[in-house]
Amino acid sequence: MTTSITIRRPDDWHVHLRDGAMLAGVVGHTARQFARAIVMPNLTPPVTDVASAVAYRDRILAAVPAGMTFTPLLTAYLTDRSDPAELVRGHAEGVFTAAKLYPAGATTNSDKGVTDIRNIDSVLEAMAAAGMPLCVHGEVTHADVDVFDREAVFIEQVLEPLLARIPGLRVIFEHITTAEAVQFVESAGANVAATITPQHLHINRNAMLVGGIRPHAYCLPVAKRETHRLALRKAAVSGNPKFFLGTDSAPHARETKESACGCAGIFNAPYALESYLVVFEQEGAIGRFEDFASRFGPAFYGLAVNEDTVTLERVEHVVPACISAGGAELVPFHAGETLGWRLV
Ligand SMILES: NC(=O)N[C@@H](CC(=O)O)C(=O)O
Ligand SMILES: [Zn+2]
Ligand SMILES: [Zn+2]
Repeated sequence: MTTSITIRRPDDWHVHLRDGAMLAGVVGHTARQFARAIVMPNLTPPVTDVASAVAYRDRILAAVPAGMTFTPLLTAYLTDRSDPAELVRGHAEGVFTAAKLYPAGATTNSDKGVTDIRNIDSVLEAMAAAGMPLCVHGEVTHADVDVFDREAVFIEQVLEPLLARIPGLRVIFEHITTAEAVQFVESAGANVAATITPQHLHINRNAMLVGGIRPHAYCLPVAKRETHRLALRKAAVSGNPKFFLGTDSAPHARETKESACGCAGIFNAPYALESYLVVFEQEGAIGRFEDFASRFGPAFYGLAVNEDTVTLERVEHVVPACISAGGAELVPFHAGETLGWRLV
């Protein structure tokens, strides 16, 4: 039986590091596991221009605990009024690795997002011409679309037409949750990829709703039926380079999740690699873990792989019920559960 595994140091291609005290409390968890991360721009106010991105990058770097090396890769929050020249300049200057599409109202801090994708066609055309990738929260927001159908409907109503209009655009369909998204990404061109979170590989919607409502299993896009989880697991371990690691670690203070109107987001950063590795082992695919965690993401983003390595050992350990960060209490993914792997 394999007792340890050493792989090139992975990167996280979708994470929320927040700001201020919360940033200081969570960034070390990500930096311990990952060399680089695509950092989401959904702050208040959102990161929409080069100057605010440079300032945010400086705050992130200042918050990284001493002795850790970590490179934040910033993204620009798209709005109806995004300026194509500003985004392309930010990309050329190495400030913006990508731009992020939040359909307005889809998720946490998305109210300044895009109300109709057609409003930003000129921005997306400029991005395609510059080779700047688009990260997508892929859900429609119309009140008449069921929350469990919002991703599948987004493919039909937004993503397919977008790629027909701008075929050269590089798109990362982030945190996919459905068999439809897997199928769409598999059949799309090489310019389309997807990230998959640990939670969507581990839980289906029962985890959230059976035996009582469990706010710490609630994130967006919401976990779907078991058939979708199985399709995601198959895609993640398939060795298809279009599917790679993106945790979507999204910390919210405990009381804001344990609430009559609880926030969406799962804080999985502290044990993300362990969580993914459990899935790869269960699927008999440990040999493909490094590709998913450390190679396919950089390849899609056109970046070099990391040269250093990390080692995970087979040791059972219990995930803490609670982790404090910046004065807040965070309930991590897998809280109270035993994981069979541990990052050394
Ligand atoms: N995933 C989530 O449920 N929440 C994210 C936003 C997002 O990625 O959609 C957050 O910022 O809290
Ligand atoms: Zn999202
Ligand atoms: Zn996210």
